[in-house]
Amino acid sequence: SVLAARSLEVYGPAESQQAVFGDVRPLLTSLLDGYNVCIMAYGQTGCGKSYTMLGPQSTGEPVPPWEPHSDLGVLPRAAGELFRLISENPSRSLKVDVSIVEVYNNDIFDLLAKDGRTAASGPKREALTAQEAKPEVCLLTREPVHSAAEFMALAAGRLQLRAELATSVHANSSRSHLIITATLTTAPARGSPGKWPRARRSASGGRAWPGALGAQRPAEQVHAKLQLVDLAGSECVGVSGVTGSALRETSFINRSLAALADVLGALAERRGHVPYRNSKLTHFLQDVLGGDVKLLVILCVSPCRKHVAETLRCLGFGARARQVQRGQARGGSPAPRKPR
Ligand SMILES: Nc1ncnc2c1ncn2[C@@H]1O[C@H](COP(=O)(O)OP(=O)(O)OP(=O)(O)O)[C@@H](O)[C@H]1O
Repeated sequence: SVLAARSLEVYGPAESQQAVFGDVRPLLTSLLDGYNVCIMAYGQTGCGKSYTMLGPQSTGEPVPPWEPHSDLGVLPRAAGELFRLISENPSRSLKVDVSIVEVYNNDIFDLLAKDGRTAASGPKREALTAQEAKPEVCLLTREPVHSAAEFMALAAGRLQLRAELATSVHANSSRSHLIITATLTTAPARGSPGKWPRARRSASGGRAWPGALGAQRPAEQVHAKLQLVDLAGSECVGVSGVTGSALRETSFINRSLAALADVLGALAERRGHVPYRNSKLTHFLQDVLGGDVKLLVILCVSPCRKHVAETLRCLGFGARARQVQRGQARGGSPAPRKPR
């Protein structure tokens, strides 16, 4: 079941990143309480999704999040809040593992498994749910991090691998969906049998665990997952002026966003069949969207009149996401975990 935020906040162009994070912060407390949390940014290309989620793409020294004018995005602030909350209660011994995945042209790429190569040249991954994960099929790298600084250093290095392109709407347009997952685990229960006793090393030196997002490391208990999703921008081909392989990318992006809207629509209407498998993006998100999750959707829209059609489409997506209510999701989803 998706426990969707029913409240609606609207932020103007002059609003600070700190104010936006004010809406996100309570979800970190929920995460520590054992809820899965998914925060996704959706909207037209060039409208500020990556800025909101990650912060500006500047090379200068970032202003720390506690400064009121800091322009750091949701990711570094969430990482800081996560480790602050963990440090408040050390007796729980929560550990944090991070995975970073890019969905590009309907293929899944593990950004932590690469050695400095660009998107689409690295190893592909299969989207497997917790129920169907098989050790021989999928290895998704999960790196342990012990502080917000470690989390950010890992992310900053790997996000440079993300596929980008200059379009006539946006000079650094992301051509992929980015999904950063922080998995919180608790120490193994005494005497619990390990199905996969030893972690394998990935190409980047990180640990590679069988299965996708939902696959649990053997003897450890997954407490909750935080998923930060920076979706590729929805795009009107006539406006962005893309052709050739970029046009192909755009078509994959628009199709996967339509599939995501369909999944939210099916969840909202509590349909018997939720079409997770219509795209790799939705299949990959199935474990979280199909389970107990607190979902926050950030819609980024343009104030320009010429983009009004995209803006309305974006608001339509948000309206659909808001209709997803607390309750049992049926059909094709894994057994929901009880929130603790
Ligand atoms: N609130 C803001 N304040 C200042 N600059 C912003 C803000 N939002 C976005 N920008 C700037 O606008 C540009 C486009 O933003 P961004 O890259 O976040 O768009 P996007 O929606 O992720 O685009 P795409 O989907 O094409 O990747 C960037 O240069 C970014 O720094």
